[in-house]
Amino acid sequence: MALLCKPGCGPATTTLSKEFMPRLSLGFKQQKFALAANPPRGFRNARLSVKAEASSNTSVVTQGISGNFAIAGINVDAGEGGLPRIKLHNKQKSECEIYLHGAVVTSWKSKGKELLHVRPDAVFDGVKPISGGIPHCFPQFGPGAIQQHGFARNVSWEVIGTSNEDDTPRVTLRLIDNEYTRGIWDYRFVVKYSVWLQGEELCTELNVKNVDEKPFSFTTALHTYFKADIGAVKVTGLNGLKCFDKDPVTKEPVEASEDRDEVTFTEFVDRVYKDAPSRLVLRNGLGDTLALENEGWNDAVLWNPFLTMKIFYRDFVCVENAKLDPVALQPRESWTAKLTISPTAE
Ligand SMILES: O=P(O)(O)OC[C@H]1O[C@@H](O)[C@H](O)[C@@H](O)[C@@H]1O
Repeated sequence: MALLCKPGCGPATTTLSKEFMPRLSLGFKQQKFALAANPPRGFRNARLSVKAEASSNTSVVTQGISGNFAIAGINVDAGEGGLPRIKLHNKQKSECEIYLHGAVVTSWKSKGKELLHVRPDAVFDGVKPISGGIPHCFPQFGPGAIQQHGFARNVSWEVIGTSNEDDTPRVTLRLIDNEYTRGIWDYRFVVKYSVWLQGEELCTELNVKNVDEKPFSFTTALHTYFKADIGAVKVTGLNGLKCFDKDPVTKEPVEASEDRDEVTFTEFVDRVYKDAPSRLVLRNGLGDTLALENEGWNDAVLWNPFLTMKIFYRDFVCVENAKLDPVALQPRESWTAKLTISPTAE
C-alpha cells in the first residue's frame, strides 16, 4: 500500500514521484497511516489528513520506507496536522525538517540547538502557508499583481529525489504549474528546491525553469525566520547599501541608505536592501553567529514587526534572501540561486 498524498483537483496534488512510488507508507504504533488529500471545493489547497488503516505487518511498511525513500539520514513521517514531512540528519549532529506543504524548512538544529523559528500562530492545515522556518515567496515577493509572497508557500510540492553521499543527506522537491497556479499566474514552470546538510551547514538550491512557450518573469525570496532575542540581534554586511524602508502605517517604501555596520532592531523594521553582498552575518542574540552565503540571491530583506505583533515579535528576526528585480526567462531558460547558512565562530 503506497503512502499517497493523492492527486486532487487543485494545488493539493501531492504525489511522490516514481522514484519513490513503491510503498511510501508510514509505520506508527502498529498502524499504517496513509496521507490523503481532501481537497476542499474549487482550487483551494487541500488539507492533508492522516487516516489510520489496519495493518497486519508494520515491519514490511517500515522496510518499504527504508528501501525506497527513507535512506540513511532521511526519514519521512506525518508532522503537525498530519502533513507529510521529511527529516534529514547527519553525523555532525545537524538536523532539519521540511514539509511538503510549501516546501518549507521548519526546523534546523545544529548540535541540538534550534536556529529557525516557527511562529506560535502558524497553522498546519494544508491550506494556509506555514508561518515560520524558511517559506518561499514565488512567483512574486510582493506587493504586486497577485497575492503577497505568491502561491508557492500555500501548495504542496512533491519529492523527486533523495540521496546521501559522504554523510550529506539531501532531498529535492518540485513544484509544477497546475490549474490552480495557472489561474493565478498563467505560465508553465518547474521549480526544483534542494535542501541538504553538509557538516554543520544548511544548504539550499532553488531552480526555476520556464517550460512555457512564452517568456515570463518573476520575483522570489527565501523568507527565513530565525530564532532570536530581538533586543540583542545584529546583522552585519549591509553598511553603505541603498535600501527601502516600509512605513508601518502607509506601507509605502521610503528610500534610504544604510550607514550602520551592525543593524539592530529597536523598532518596526521592514527594509529591502538592493544588491546586497553574497555574505551576511546574523548574531541572533542567543549566542549564535550565523553566516548566510549565497549565489544568485541579489537582494536582502530584514523584517521584524515589533509592536505590531506584540505577543511574539521578540523571539525572531527575518533575514530574507531575495531576488527583487524581476528575473526574465525565455522558454526553456532557467535560473538558480543557492543559500548556505553556517553556524560560525566569531
Ligand atoms: O507573510 P508573513 O510571513 O507574515 O510575512 C509578512 C512580511 O514579510 C516580509 O517579507 C515583508 O517585507 C513584510 O512587508 C511582510 O509584512
